[in-house]
Amino acid sequence: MTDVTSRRLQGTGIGRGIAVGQVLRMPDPLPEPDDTPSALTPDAEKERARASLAATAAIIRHRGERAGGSAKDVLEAQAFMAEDPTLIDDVGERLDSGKTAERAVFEAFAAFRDLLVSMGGYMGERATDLDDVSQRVVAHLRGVAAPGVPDPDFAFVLVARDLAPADTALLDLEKVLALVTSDGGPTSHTAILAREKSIVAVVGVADALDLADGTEVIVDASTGTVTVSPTDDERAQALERAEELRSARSADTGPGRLADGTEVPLLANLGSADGAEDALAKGAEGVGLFRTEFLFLDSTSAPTVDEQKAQYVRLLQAFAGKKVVVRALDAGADKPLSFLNDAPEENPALGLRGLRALRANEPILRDQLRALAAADAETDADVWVMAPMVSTVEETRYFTALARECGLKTAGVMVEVPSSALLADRILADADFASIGTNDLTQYTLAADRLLGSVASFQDPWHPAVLKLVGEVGKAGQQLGKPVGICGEAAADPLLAVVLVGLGATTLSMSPAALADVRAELARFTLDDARRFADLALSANSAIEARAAVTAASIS
Ligand SMILES: C=C(OP(=O)(O)O)C(=O)O
Ligand SMILES: [Mg+2]
Repeated sequence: MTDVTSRRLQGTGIGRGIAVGQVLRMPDPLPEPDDTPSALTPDAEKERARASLAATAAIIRHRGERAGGSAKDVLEAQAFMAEDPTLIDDVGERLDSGKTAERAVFEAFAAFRDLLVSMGGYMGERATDLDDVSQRVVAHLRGVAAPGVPDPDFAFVLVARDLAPADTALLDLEKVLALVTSDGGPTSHTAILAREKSIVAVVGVADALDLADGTEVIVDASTGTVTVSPTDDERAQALERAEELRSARSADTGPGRLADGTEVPLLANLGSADGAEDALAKGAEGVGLFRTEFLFLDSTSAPTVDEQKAQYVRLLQAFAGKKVVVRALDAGADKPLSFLNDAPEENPALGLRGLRALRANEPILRDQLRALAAADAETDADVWVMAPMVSTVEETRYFTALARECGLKTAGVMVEVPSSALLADRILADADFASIGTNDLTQYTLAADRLLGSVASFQDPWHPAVLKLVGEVGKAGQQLGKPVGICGEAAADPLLAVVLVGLGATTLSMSPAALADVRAELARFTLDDARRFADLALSANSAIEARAAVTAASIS
């Protein structure tokens, strides 16, 4: 039996899914252990350290056995770290000098970590694993929950402040029924990865961290609500809706087109070739945004040409005969790549990111373009390449010339900064195509950090100012006969997708999970309808008014 009344928390839903389950909170990272002398003898501390290192190795190994596949190898390697004799000796020496086990483990792992980082390459990339093991041993010593995504034996709703991209990428989708975060807006990378992996998610829920472990919740992305301690009726309805959604999704997978037959190819946003099969099964007609930086988020040194080529070949082979738009590495702000931009910046979203960071490291950009051209030469997909965060005509010329020099035929730019949208006619005179990144375009138009929960309400691509800029690019594309795609999350909002077509978008790219809903919505309206909706949205005063006006028109 459950309560007769439930409580609702409001956030921003990602997609339209719904899930029911019990909450598990992601523990916060542990603070650095104090360096105060131990009250125990070194031998007693050695025994504590030995027991926690052994227990941590056993827990990690057990997780690996349960996970199987490539995760098993990764976790086995982590278990070995907790058993490494050199490390254990180092811990022992620090204990002999009177430190606590917590501090000695922390220091010994940190010293080993620094050594690995200085070695660079593959070894350097293991530094994060070492940090994880260190935190787990210290947590065991303190008798508190280990940091990172919890890994219980049952399915749960993960509640966190926010997730690092690597945490989201490694989520076990069998276990994580839904994701609720207190921070992050609808276009944060947590949201994007949640969409990509079809995880039911509600982000920016202010009180999320007050939810206690074990509380039952309904997470409804279509309304952006988290219902705490649902009634029996609420639970039954939610489970029924979840079932309906599952069956609707497996229905139509044909090409995207409006009711009058106007073709609007529906493409996939992908972060690795692993998602290719699923995207094709969901009817993706190609790839509209391949986020190459997602392949190398954990790398401490730039990937080699061969390493990159192998990844690109995998993707291009999967999409033989289809269009694949590959974005050059987009580093900075929400996607730090230490090998491209390591400098601390006061305002990273306005700093050396996107094409700016690539240009400051031109050899890395050249390697990437060469790797892509080599992969293109060996495969049969129609490869397009584009630069992220382009803000001037001069940058457009720089990138398209370099891409062509490296052997790529079709080179374009992302329009994510208002300056590029306003000068779209000049940008498109040089670029073969434009792809509008509505996530960043919204962030920069409304001056609202896309990662900040407190300004998430500004981060709404329905805002008429954002749509006006999209319309500028659409007009320039039509005049010059150049394609204009949309690859931000706006394309995954079914009704907004219709508006974007009305504003001149020729293709829409989104996480594969959103394809079915967008395809169904496009089929309900003609191009004239779409243009009428676009006019309605443009003449509104706010995002809320624009959405309401178009919603009303779409059901009348
Ligand atoms: C597609 C976009 O790029 P990303 O979300 O990867 O910054 C965008 O900004 O809309
Ligand atoms: Mg962007």
